[in-house]
Amino acid sequence: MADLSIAFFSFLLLFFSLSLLFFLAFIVRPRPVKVPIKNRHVFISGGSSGIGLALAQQAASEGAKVSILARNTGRLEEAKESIRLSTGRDVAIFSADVRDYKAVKKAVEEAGPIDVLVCNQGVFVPQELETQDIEEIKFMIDVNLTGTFHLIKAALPGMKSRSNRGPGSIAIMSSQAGQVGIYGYTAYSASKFGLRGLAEALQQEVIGENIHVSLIFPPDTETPGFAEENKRRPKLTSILAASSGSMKADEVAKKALNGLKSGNFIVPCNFEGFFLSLATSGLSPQRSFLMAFIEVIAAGILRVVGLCFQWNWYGSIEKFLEERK
Ligand SMILES: NC(=O)C1=CN([C@@H]2O[C@H](COP(=O)(O)OP(=O)(O)OC[C@H]3O[C@@H](n4cnc5c(N)ncnc54)[C@H](OP(=O)(O)O)[C@@H]3O)[C@@H](O)[C@H]2O)C=CC1
Ligand SMILES: CCCCCCCCCCCCCCCC(=O)[C@@H](N)CO
Repeated sequence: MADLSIAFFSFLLLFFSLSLLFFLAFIVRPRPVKVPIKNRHVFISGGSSGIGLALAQQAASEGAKVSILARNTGRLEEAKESIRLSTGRDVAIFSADVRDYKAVKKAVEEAGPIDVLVCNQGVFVPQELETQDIEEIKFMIDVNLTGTFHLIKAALPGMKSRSNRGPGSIAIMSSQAGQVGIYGYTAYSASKFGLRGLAEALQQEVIGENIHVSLIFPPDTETPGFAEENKRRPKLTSILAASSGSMKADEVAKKALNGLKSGNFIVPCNFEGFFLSLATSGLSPQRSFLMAFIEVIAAGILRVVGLCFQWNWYGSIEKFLEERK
């Protein structure tokens, strides 16, 4: 009798899982896609340092025609030289501030039609909102969010008229602080959460042009920018951010490149990031029916895990405030 009901229960479970899998395979949109980069034009903003430089290096070594954009000409030249030394390939460099739409447009037009646009530039000056200057808040929103609007708007006409018509990609560098709000990151998190809204809406607008959007979510990453950030990061910000391990720029670049080549909308970078992405999948598009299946099955329990993280974080905040008294 017991054997029979176990068999019956297993059958039901299997039947339920398979039906769900088939259903999801049928409905997931947009459809899976591969975005090749060999011999294609990859344009990377913030490509002179950290994650962007590592991305430029890896894309060049995979045979892409790479352009990089940043403000400082000296660092652009240095990046060009280091990529030439490590890959034997030449990258085109463009000096512009992403906050200046005209300058961005000029650079993008000079660079020629883009197949893969990587909006990676970003600034991060963590501080509690109450004491942070309004100028610094605007600085983060302008560079991280408005700057990304400028890049995409400048690049879209050229991307639409691509002669070969292969799949194109717009990859946007967010942060795990763009999936969950973290102490000390009010402006930074807001700029990065903003990118998600931009990306979700944009994907619907450009799917008809065979352009595919990816959003990349790195944890703390060892870069020149991060070294600067660490000089002034509030202690609590560091404590909470340590919930996710830190990575090297090369590792993040590899994840980012693989993610955009696979056409994934959400691109986590480490183990914690994978679960964070599942827990915050929301109404984002999902091309993989297997990932969609995991999202559905894991949703309830991950909400519990997420609440445990909040419990732990609020505990740290309480303890910190207690000690400061
Ligand atoms: N490092 C980390 O811990 C994490 C980083 N990220 C994100 O990854 C991205 C890259 O970060 P990371 O490599 O650490 O940063 P870096 O500070 O090392 O490099 C930033 C790059 O962006 C360029 N840049 C900055 N401001 C502008 C601007 N106004 N116009 C044009 N280019 C600009 C810089 O060049 P120049 O100054 O010459 O203009 C540089 O090339 C950012 O979007 C960041 O938010 C996400 C999660 C973690
Ligand atoms: C349910 C499962 C949860 C899994 C764990 C969640 C861990 C969240 C940690 C968030 C860390 C944010 C780091 C931002 C780094 C960054 O962007 C700055 N260095 C500036 O560049």
